[in-house]
Amino acid sequence: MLAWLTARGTKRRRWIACGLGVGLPVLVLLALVLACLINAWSVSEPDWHYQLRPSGSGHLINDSLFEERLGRFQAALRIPTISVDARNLNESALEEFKNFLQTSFPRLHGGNEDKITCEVVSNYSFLYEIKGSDESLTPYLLAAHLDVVPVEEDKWNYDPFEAMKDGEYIYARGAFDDKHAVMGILEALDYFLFTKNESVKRTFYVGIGHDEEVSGRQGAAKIAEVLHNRGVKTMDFVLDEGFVVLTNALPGVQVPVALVGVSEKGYAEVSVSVDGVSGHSSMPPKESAIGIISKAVSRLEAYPQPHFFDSSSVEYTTLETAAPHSSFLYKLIYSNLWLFKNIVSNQFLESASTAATVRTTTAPTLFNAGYKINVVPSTATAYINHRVHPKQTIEDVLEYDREVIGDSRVNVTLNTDTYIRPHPISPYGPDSPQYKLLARSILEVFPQSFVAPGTMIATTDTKYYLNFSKNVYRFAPTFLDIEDMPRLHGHDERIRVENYREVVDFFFRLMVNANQVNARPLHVHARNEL
Ligand SMILES: CCCCCCCC/C=C\CCCCCCCC(=O)NCC(=O)O
Ligand SMILES: [Zn+2]
Ligand SMILES: [Zn+2]
Repeated sequence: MLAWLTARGTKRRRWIACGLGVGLPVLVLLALVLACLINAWSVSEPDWHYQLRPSGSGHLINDSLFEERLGRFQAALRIPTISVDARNLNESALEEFKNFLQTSFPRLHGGNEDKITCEVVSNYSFLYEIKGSDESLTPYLLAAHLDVVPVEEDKWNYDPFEAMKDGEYIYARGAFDDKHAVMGILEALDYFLFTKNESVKRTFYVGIGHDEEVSGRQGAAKIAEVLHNRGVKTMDFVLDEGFVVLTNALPGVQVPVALVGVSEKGYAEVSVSVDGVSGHSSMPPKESAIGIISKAVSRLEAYPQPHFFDSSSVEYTTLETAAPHSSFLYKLIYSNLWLFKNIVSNQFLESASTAATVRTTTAPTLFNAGYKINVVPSTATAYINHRVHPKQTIEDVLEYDREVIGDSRVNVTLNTDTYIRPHPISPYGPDSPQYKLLARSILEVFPQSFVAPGTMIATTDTKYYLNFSKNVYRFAPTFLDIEDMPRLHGHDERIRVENYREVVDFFFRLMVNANQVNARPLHVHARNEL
């Protein structure tokens, strides 16, 4: 054929050859564009997700006690349960918080042992057991933590422990992370057991840790031990803090996405240090220990760890799930990730929050060097906090660090005591009843959102509960606009007042739904019934 076309011949043959040379690639390109457009036009919310959407809306707890609940929440926020490090907790605040919970929810803390028991663990953490009537059903666990990170008080526009309500928001340390969950779960539990008088079939547990922000070793780790010693070996699912209902987080998506953490990045503390020469600051060496480590840290920031985004990444599914809820341009991109994955990956690297989902992050957080202005110190150490992407081993990460630093004088050392490997991926999608239960409860309270899986970028207490279940989820029913991200662990942390109502509703719905064993899901309707 080729010989026929290229052989010297008639003008017509040359035209055909030329036409095929140009025309074929154009045809292929047109077919490709058409295929992408068809994918984008035909993308729609999967039936299983659609069917979980409620047919009605409105708040689910319709009693007149919201103001009272809000007052209790504010009272909880006023107690400064700050964790600085594992040996520096605010014990008097923790004691106060313990008394506060016991007096705020008397029905949960005694006198109703036929329904609920509460054990105080390691002095300040709480483990509640709500006994179900059907012992054949696997229990589940709801987790939260009552400690908060410290504040830079002078940087706040509001007193971080006053819990000021400005009409729309409540401002306080812990409003978002994580006292809304502590109080929301207990409010829902009290309502579920004593106002609605629900008869509990499936046993469940509530574990509230008091030191999550500094490792969780006294709180959640001990709660897990108590459960284990009681003979609890398996949980149907575990739900702890994590991702949230996000707005403006995914490019091209205007609809809020309720992101459920189905896995969690690893956690590594790495020291970068040098042992050099000390001396008089009037005759400094060419390269001081401080200079060497500064250069090393600067290179680690300039050459970040590699990024990963392909069809085996959870984030790939996040975006495929987002496709039906996107603008047309992004429908085109998210429904054709096989073609656009590199563009998407590069776009993700542009913002700190999305970049954190596709790579191991490198955060220099502490720097120790020097002790006197006219002494050149012989040592300097910087501490790097890595959050390890599931596609990398810690060995890969350290090797990359050493290569980037490229200086044999610099020691890169992992703190093996605190290292936590990335968590396994919990099932998600239509084949997971536990994920669907969660999705259904989310959609009942946030019907305007869609539910998608993600890899949690920060750590949670779930690391201590992994042995209990393969269904471990990290989700808090709070709204967060991407612009508000710096408020987490930052200044002017806040939660919308109406959102707190949704928090209580969500935990109540979850308790109701998890109790409907083998029942048909509520409100299921076929697409064409609407
Ligand atoms: C493809 C997905 C894009 C997602 C963009 C990421 C948005 C991040 C949203 C919410 C994060 C909320 C984290 C709050 C939990 C913090 C837990 C914590 O502080 N743990 C301690 C620690 O990690 O040090
Ligand atoms: Zn937290
Ligand atoms: Zn936190």
